Amino acid sequence: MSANRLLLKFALRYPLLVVSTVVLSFSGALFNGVSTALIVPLLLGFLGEDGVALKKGPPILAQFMSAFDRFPGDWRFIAMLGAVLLAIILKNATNYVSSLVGSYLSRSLVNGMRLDGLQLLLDVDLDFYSKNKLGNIVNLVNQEIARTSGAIRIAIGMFTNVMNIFIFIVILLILSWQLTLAATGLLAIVSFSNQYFIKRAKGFGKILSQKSAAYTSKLLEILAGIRLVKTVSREEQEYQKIEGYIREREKAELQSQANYAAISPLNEILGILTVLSIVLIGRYLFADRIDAISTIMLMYLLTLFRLIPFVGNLNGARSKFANAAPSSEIVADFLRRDNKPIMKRGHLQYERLEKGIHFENLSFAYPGQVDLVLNEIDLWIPKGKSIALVGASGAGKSTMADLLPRFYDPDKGRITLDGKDLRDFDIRSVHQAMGVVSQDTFLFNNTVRYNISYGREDATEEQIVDATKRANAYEFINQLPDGLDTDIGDRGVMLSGGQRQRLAIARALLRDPDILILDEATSALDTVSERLVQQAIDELCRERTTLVIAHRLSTVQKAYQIAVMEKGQIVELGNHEELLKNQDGHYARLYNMQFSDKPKSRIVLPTNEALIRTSLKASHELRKRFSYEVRSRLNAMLGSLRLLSDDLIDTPEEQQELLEESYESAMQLLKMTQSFEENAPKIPLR
Ligand SMILES: Nc1ncnc2c1ncn2[C@@H]1O[C@H](COP(=O)(O)OP(=O)(O)OP(=O)(O)O)[C@@H](O)[C@H]1O
Repeated sequence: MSANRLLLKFALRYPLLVVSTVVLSFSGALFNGVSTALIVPLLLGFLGEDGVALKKGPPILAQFMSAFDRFPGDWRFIAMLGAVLLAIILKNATNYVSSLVGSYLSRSLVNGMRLDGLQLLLDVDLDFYSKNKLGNIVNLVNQEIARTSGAIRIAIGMFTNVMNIFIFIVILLILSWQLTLAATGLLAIVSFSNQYFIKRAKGFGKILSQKSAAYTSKLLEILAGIRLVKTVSREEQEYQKIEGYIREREKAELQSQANYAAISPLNEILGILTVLSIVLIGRYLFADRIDAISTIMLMYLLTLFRLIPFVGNLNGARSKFANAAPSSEIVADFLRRDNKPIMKRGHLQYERLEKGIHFENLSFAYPGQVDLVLNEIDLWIPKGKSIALVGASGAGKSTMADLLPRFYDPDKGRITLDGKDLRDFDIRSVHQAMGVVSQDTFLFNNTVRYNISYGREDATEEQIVDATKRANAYEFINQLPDGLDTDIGDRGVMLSGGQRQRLAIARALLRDPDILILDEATSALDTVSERLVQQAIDELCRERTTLVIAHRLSTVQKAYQIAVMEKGQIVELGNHEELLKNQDGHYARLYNMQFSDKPKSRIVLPTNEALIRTSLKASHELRKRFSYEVRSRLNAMLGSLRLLSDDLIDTPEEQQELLEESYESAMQLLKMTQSFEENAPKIPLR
């Protein structure tokens, strides 16, 4: 869709506003022309001329002027004055209403575009987001659509200008078609000479769009990765990059403005040259009857003088329009649906799973890629059971989990729910019955309550509290300053990883999904959090049809079946015991690898005295870090002990393991303290 077709498509949504703009612009131009045409006869009447010269002029003009003949004596002058004043008042009134209607129309068009853009962003497949930078999308919806709105306003202004030029040319034609022919030719040369600036304006507009997109993208990227930027001390470099983008954008803006500013003086000079040329041509054309024609020439020149600024404005507006046109083209391309991945929706309403989910001989490659990420997958998940996906990184586990909510469609094979193809369902009804809890839990910058009840806004206080209890989140929420009504900051920055996950689990519990997808990532958590999250996960999975992506084999032993994936294929399937029986199998290998790699102690402390001494003698900062290290490890140890004392550990083996860890940690802490005491006198007091 070209930019013009885009504007037309949106304009047709508001026919009344468009017609009003056209009628008002035309009326304003007409009143403007009439008031201008009447000024010369009025002045001549005021000076005592009887208008004979005008009556010798063109017949239409003579007829028009004779309309005032019915007024006797001075009343003729008063009637003409009244007509001029009325025309001026009507012109200004229509211009005022016209500008209001015009700006309402342009705002309506922009809002229409924004809403269409928003709808598109919600409808488009996830693949669109993996191929487009978030910054570019934000820039499009904000900056480019705003600049397109500028283009619409300019287009409306250009239309009003064209109307005025049209009316003035008609008046000029009535006065003298020969002069008008010459004037039109000269004004066409003026317009043509503007072409150079218009072309440049378009080029600057394109650069401006590119720089603006680059700037927004970079800014969003830095803000999203602010922790990384700080931890690797890249503030200075990032600042310089952003500064570079700001400067480049500023330069493009300046060049744009310089280009636009050159248009007005150029037009004025060319306009004056045009008027002088007209006078010369007029004198040559009417050399034989110069006296009779002088009044007509006067009217002609006055009308021409009034016309020239409209031509100048039109040229300026064309340049501005050309500058904003690249934005309209970008927006037109953005709003196209035919060049974006948007899946067709089925009509079946999903209610409840009766039998199970089947991945049937499914193969999949990411859009635009040749290599299959999933190859001939066949997996049956019976209703109410948990199936775990395990395997090396890149094996295709997350991709499998992304196909179930239909973020992508398979290239071959299908997914069925109770035998019915997932593609035949109204996907929204499936999503409503589906819960996803993943490693990178997304939380809104809002209260705990808002985040838990997101998607279940009708939930009662009792239901929310119950969900928090079952998710092991009740206690920590109670300790927050405002409990459920505490603001948790951007993406939940004020909470720990484990707390964020438990909120996500509470949210899923409250939604009570029929099908659950779990990117079960507890490995990044400390022992206490891991236990608490694991308990919450177990509660969430109970009697639910669940697809779990397991990162730690210790957490999937209870799964109904475990599918071991390798290079996009399921290479082994069975429960924990069955799979372990084959010691040469993939699962046994993975299992042995994980458990033999497991450090003897989760709490490793520096025991080397030399290291401790160096730390103590080092800077204040280092010592602070050292003491933090001791405290955090002590906390973890206390956590393990608390789990033991609260009887939260299921198997005797694990109880023994935790006990040993705690003992070892205590011993190390003891050694550290001794070493600290020996070196303490050497620490300078602050
Ligand atoms: N959006 C994408 N576009 C193209 N290729 C992708 C995309 N997402 C993942 N891949 C590729 O698909 C393959 C499988 O990735 P996937 O994330 O499913 O693996 P995984 O088993 O979940 O790995 P991990 O355990 O590390 O999360 C990888 O080779 C990855 O590079």
